Amino acid sequence: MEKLSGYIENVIYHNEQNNFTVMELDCGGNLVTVTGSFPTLNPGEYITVKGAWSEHPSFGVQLKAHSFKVEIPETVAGMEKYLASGLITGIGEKKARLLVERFKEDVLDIIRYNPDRLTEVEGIGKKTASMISESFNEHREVMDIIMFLGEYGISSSMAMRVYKVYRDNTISVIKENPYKLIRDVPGIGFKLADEIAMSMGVEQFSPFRVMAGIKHMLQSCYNDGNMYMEEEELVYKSASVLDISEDLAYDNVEDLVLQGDIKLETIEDKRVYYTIPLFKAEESVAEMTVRISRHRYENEIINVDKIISSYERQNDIELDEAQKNAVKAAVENGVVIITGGPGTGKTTIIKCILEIFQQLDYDIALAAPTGRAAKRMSEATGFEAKTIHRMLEFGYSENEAEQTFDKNEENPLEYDVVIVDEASMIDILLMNHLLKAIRLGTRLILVGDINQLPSVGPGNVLKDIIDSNQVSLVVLNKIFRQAQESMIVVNAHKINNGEMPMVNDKEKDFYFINCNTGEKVRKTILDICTHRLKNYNGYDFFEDIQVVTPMKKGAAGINELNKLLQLNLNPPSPDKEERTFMSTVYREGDKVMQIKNNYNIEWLDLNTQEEGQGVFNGDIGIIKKINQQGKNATVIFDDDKQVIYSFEQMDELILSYAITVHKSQGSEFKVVVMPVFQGPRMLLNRNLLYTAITRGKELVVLVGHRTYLKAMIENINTVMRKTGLRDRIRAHAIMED
Ligand SMILES: Nc1ncnc2c1ncn2[C@@H]1O[C@H](COP(=O)(O)OP(=O)(O)OP(=O)(O)O)[C@@H](O)[C@H]1O
Repeated sequence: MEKLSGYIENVIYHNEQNNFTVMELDCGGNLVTVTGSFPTLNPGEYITVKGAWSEHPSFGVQLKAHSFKVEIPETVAGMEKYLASGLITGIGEKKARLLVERFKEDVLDIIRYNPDRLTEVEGIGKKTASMISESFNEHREVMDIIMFLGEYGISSSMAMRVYKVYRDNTISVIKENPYKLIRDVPGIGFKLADEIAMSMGVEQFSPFRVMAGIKHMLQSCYNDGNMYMEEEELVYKSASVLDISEDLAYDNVEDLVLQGDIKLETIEDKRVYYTIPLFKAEESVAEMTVRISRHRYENEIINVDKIISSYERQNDIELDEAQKNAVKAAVENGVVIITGGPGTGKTTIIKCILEIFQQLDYDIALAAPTGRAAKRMSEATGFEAKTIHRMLEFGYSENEAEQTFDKNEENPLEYDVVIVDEASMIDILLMNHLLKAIRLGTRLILVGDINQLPSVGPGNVLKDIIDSNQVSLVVLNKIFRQAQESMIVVNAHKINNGEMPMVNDKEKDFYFINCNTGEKVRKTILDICTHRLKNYNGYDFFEDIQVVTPMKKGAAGINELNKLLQLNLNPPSPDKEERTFMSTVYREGDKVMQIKNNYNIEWLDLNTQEEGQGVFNGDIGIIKKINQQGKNATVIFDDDKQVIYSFEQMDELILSYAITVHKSQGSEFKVVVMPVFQGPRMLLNRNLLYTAITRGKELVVLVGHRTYLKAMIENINTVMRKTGLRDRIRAHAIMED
């Protein structure tokens, strides 16, 4: 085994996916080629590598590195080279020289431990001094973490992600409990965390490992939207993932219950287990739902009928009985749910309710679960609507590990009325935060469409609250005249009733193109998006059309469709910069979607030059520029907000030529194109088809085979979620009576 130390002279090749690197190392004047797995390193850094010599047929003698260590340079010349390498924010070649001249071999210690002294150098003020010191320390920390995790086979890009979560606590958190990584770091599953734990000496049958495995298994019910897991399933699955006996798994499940780490409940005579956060949320939503719904409201003496009549006159419509009841229920009750399909007048009613409460001079807040839904609500009502998160003043705790809501039971929302649209998308955790922030006396009006897909997160909250029969409910069934002219609306209701849609009527807005192979489906979708819709009505792919699909994988899944559409609608070109991230190519001109709520990222409104913060899950935009040197990408969202993503933040974006139906929830598009083709039965269901087509405003085009269309309409059994909310609300109601 050879051991060499030297300065990196040049990084010839670096693959960000697998870290394979070829570099030249200056070892006391000799240039040596070194290959191996390295994180992103920069010329000027001083490293020690251990490895073996090999002879490459074309490149000659090289050192194949097995391990490496990033060293702090020891000579003054080395320190200057290191500081001048551009690694440390605030130091270029000139400042590196001045710093070394002033502090000699103490320069790095001074940067690290005594940054105030840096101001002794000309051109360095207090601010620059602390920036230099912070950047230096962060770099050292990151390198330590990359090396520490590298020993367990974790790539440097994954290590960077771990660092982003835990910062300078990374090593201590992992040493204390490597299983925490599963919950906190996207991309790390039980298997990887378990490997790290085992190689740190955790034993196969130790309660620590077994309990971590069981908790992980129980958490996995989040992914299916379930609130709990039945005993048999939990024991069986835990035993198999941990490779232990079911008896041992069962004993540990019992211990976890005794320790208060998981909750045992009996539902329909079955023993079931909840994670503590989900149990608490369900219990608290049940209790608060009953409390709010039982509260007596002091109604101002107003004549609702009179206001409705004047609204009807002004808007030249006549509300039907159910609509009038909805308006009255909203005025009279503490909490009311208004549900109905497209075109049944939900927006019309929200506007009428707004009018009434405005006349009473009430403080009103409008909110929706996603940014796009909030934007639509604002446009439709002329009132500002926020995301629920923003309304509740969402943030992160100091160490960024926990989500916090500044609006809560101690500091409730100070509105008289809160109206929430797209309420079917609210999961149990968000509903818990929302209800906590509603003080007694504030009316809560939940508007939604119960036939859409339930929330992505756990629970089937709106449906459970409705089914509990404890909350005032208005169901809107009638489709109104204008809406009747749209086959999208008519077909949505047909599908909901289990009937086949009517398609391909001339002059209408609902088409079905028959294709019987996956290849034909793909080719047809491509043809529609590149030519046919443009010729049909001048529709522009990037402005007007959205491909939605049930699946991620397979011929008609987002992965394949994104590749195909990207290649044809935004092909590679020497004029367009690209960057590959997690094996996806991102190119200037690409259509992308933000996939998590980021409340801190800054935007600039290109129309008004106004600046602000926050990009939300589901926001869609175009990559305008990729700046390789600045390591960032500029995205312009469809509301003309410009956002700059550092390369590290690009895991918040996915290509969005095609998106899943789940991601399309809460958004609307002029044209929706959807493959109706084979896929997992679980995904081919009625709610999903209904949700997809109701995203289309002007035109829906389905591409595929009628067998699958029929199968989707008939498949209504897949959205049964395991939840206890309905019965829990009923139990609380009985206690209150
Ligand atoms: N009572 C009514 N009489 C006549 N037209 C009505 C009535 N109620 C609603 N409409 C009209 O029906 C159409 C659909 O109404 P609205 O947009 O309120 O429904 P929605 O449930 O919000 O639909 P979507 O979910 O598709 O947005 C609108 O053009 C509206 O003006």
